[in-house]
Amino acid sequence: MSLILSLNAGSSSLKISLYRRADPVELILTSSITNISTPSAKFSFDATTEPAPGITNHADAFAHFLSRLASHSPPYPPAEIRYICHRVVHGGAFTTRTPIDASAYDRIAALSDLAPLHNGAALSVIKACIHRLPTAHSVAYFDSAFHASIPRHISTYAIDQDVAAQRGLKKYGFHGLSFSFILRATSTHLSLPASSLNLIVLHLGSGASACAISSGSSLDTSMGLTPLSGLPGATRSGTVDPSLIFHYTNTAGRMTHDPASAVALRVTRAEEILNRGAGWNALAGTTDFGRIVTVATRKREEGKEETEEGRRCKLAFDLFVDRVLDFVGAYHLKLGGEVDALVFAGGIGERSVELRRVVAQKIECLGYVRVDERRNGEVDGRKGVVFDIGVEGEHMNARRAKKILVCRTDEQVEMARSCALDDEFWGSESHQ
Ligand SMILES: Nc1ncnc2c1ncn2[C@@H]1O[C@H](COP(=O)(O)OP(=O)(O)O)[C@@H](O)[C@H]1O
Ligand SMILES: CC(=O)OP(=O)(O)O
Ligand SMILES: [Mg+2]
Repeated sequence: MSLILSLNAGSSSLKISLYRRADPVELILTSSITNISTPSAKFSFDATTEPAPGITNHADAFAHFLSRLASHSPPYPPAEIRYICHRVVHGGAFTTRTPIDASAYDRIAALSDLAPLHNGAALSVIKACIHRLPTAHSVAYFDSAFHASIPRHISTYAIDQDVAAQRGLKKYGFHGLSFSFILRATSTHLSLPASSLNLIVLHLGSGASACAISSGSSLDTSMGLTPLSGLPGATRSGTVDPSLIFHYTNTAGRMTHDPASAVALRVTRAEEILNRGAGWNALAGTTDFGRIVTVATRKREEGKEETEEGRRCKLAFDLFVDRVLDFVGAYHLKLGGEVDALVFAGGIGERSVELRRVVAQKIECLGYVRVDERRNGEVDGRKGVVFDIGVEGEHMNARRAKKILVCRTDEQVEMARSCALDDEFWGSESHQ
């Protein structure tokens, strides 16, 4: 048997899928550990979910998964895992997947400061794989690689170009494995070649980013040199005036030790505050956007004053909608108004009926389809990958309203699929 294990170290989760290589892959099982580093980590394996309060980092999460896999029936012996695909958020100059040897490991480690919530976590899992699954080959798949197509005038910051070139200071962009999956899934759904599609994709999860896809390639995206810029996230501020931090604290430049990180990180207080001390948690006291939506939209009980929590959640919700609109408006223009579909994805994009409803109402003026309440409300309970939530038939009207879709994204299968189809890895070996 040829097994492929896909590991996706997100900022708040470790998502794991095990596949059999089979034209290209067949899913065997999934597991995930969510809310890592908040006191309420949850462990899911196949169809069961349980609290896992002892798990506080990605390496512990992976060890927990391995011990559960070891007692699985039927057994999946570690020796049958041929490749392990690792999602690595920041690839720097890497624009394609790379097998992990000592030199690749060091290059990824050198980028950890530029993705403080991600690369270190992925490396801790890579290290564990080298020790615990020594016969499997680890391969890094980079989130930033999808954005290599962004034109220079868009990826360049207006700073001294000698310094920029020396230090690699430019927009890299992230969530690329997700955008690449969404592009292919949308192309299948619309029965149109991926290379013909213009999309605005909103990947809204613990980290959130928008991407303008022009003729099947990334034209622009909201994250930048690091995953901090653009939209706010669970604990990230998103874009702020770069001077803000010096008014926020007078110790902004001081180096700090990050106790939550599995590898030694060289980050400043400024980066720590903006990456871990901001976002939903700072605004509303929770990293759970589902809770924010519930509290923000709860009808005020008769006769009772709005609560402080209600006000804070409403602020977080309205602020997020505002920032999403910044990018939808800009990307609509950059695509010359020729947009096939706006696509919602990520934990929030896939599950928040309310956020989709409000964003969709606001962009109707640009010629997007009206959202069908029933279709919008039913996404969560349905099986499938891409869901059209527009009023049926309306995109065919005289104005040819642009579609609004929801895509259940899957970074693990994106990696496993490329791995299974990679001739360099399998040579002439047939699919089995
Ligand atoms: N029903 C819901 N409504 C809105 N947001 C939700 C809901 N369920 C989960 N989420 C949000 O989805 C986020 C997780 O998204 P996900 O894309 O899985 O994150 P990541 O991969 O970055 O760890 C959580 O932060 C949570 O706030
Ligand atoms: C790039 C990024 O922010 O990823 P995630 O949303 O998985 O944390
Ligand atoms: Mg994610």
